[in-house]
Amino acid sequence: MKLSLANLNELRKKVQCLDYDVEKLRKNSLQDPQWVAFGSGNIFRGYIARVIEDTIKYGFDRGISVVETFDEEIIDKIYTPYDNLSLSVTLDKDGDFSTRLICNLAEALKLSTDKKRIEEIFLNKNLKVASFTITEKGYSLKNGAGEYFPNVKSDFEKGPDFASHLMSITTAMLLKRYTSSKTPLTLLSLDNHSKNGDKLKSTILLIANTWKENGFVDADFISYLENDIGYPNTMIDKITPRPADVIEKYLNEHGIEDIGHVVTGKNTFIAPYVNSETAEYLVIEDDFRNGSVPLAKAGVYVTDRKTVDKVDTMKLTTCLNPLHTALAVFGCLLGYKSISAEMKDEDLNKLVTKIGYDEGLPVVVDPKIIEPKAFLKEVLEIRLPNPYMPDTPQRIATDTSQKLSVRFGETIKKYVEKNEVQKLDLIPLVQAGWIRYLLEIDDEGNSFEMSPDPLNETLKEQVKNLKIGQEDVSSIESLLTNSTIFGVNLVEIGLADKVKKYLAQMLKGSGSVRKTIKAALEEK
Ligand SMILES: NC(=O)c1ccc[n+]([C@@H]2O[C@H](COP(=O)([O-])OP(=O)(O)OC[C@H]3O[C@@H](n4cnc5c(N)ncnc54)[C@H](O)[C@@H]3O)[C@@H](O)[C@H]2O)c1
Ligand SMILES: O=P(O)(O)OC[C@@H](O)[C@@H](O)[C@H](O)[C@H](O)CO
Repeated sequence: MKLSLANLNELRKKVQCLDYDVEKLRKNSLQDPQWVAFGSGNIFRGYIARVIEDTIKYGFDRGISVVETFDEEIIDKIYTPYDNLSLSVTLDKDGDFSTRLICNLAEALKLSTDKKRIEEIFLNKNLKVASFTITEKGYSLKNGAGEYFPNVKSDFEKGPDFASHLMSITTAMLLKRYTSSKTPLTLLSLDNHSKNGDKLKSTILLIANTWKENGFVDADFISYLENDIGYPNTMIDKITPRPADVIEKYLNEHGIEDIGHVVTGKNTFIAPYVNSETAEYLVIEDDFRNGSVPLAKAGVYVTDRKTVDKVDTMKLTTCLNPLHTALAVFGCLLGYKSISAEMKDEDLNKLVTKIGYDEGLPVVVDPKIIEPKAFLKEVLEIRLPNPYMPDTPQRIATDTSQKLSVRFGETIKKYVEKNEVQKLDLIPLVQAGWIRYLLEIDDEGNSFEMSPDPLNETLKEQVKNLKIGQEDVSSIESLLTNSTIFGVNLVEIGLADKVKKYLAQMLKGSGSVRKTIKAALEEK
């Protein structure tokens, strides 16, 4: 059976789904859109869409208008042919899989062809939320050298009517809304940035202020953005790997056909189904400006800003994502293709356990709504070792240059504040591991291809003088001063020598990455 609206009744007999009138909900959503979502990738299809669909039980009778501005192939290959239906398969640690059919994606729009419709949605006074699941780099206006991207420069000069970067497009849409009705709105960032709402707000305001200087907008528009638009901070957590063939086979065995994954030209790995773990945490600051959606009833923590920031610090900067990045970098270097297999490796398991308990946890403030030690224990003992999760170090290594500053930089800053930065050993080991990874040669001397990263070419240039078998690492001094990448200037704060020491050890020859990890763990 194909995944299509024509088969809805049959599909409903095979998998879990909410009992509601899909046609009516979609029709209402097209006439009166209340939630627009930018970014149509895996976490959105598998998690966010499901949570919003769950709110239907509590009175939110709208679906979602999905907009893709970056990788439109996703819409052509994964949305349109399947009537915008999505299958979310969760995989628990004992191998119990559960499948939910998600039907609330009312329309799937592409910037290139649907700009008028996107404008229309922003003009709707009842629009409550515009959400973003667009990866960390989706918010970046500058390249690694700190210069504005050419399209951003052009957006600044040509103004709102010619906006091309998603952040400028969003600002331009807000201008339309301001001009037509001045109705408030909530912009909800659901990406892995620390204080992601603040980041979104400052980016939108930077664009708007530049437009003001260039005569495209007035001061009242800036006040509107500051006072009438909400930018809640959020924390989102549900490990969602790329689609795996084993899940496709599982669904085929349950009678659902023709759901193969694609890898788009822009390197998005996506399928009509999404596979993810059962654990999930979504925490949102209560700052909804044009009416709220009953998210709390659907299991979302809706709370104050301080609590969100504490939970976010716990997950993103200490108890989950730094461990992920450590496993990503060393997994690629040690030839691993699976996170759960890495957790069976005594050295890597010990490494992430010590990063979590010894270097991360001591600087975490308890957010109260989720207990940090219990969260870390669940990550280390249940979530990462889950043998049914098809997660890979290669996925997590994607865009590492954009993530290091948040995942390690925030913790380092806390140690700097306490004047205790020399207590850190394993975080510098991971930073050295990442630089070693940039050589694209694994610990056995075989070449491998780095995961995509917007800075790959610049970074390759910066490590071009490093050679396996040669312990001179002086050429990376300037990279270590880059606080955009590391969150801090490692030379200034006194961690650079440790990173260089580990890197030199890792460059000795075959097997020296493993030896360096073992030696660092023994010293700790
Ligand atoms: N996958 C997870 O486990 C997970 C868990 C928690 C949070 N997140 C957050 O969600 C983000 C997306 O993860 P995913 O697994 O859905 O990734 P994905 O690759 O499946 O989808 C990424 C989406 O972002 C869009 N995008 C990428 N670069 C963009 C750009 N420069 N401008 C505009 N849009 C852009 C893509 O077109 C696509 O719609 C992550 O980067 C992270 O911040 C992911
Ligand atoms: O999604 P990214 O690219 O920011 O990071 C890769 C993973 O660390 C991340 O997706 C985790 O799986 C997620 O943050 C868990 O909630």
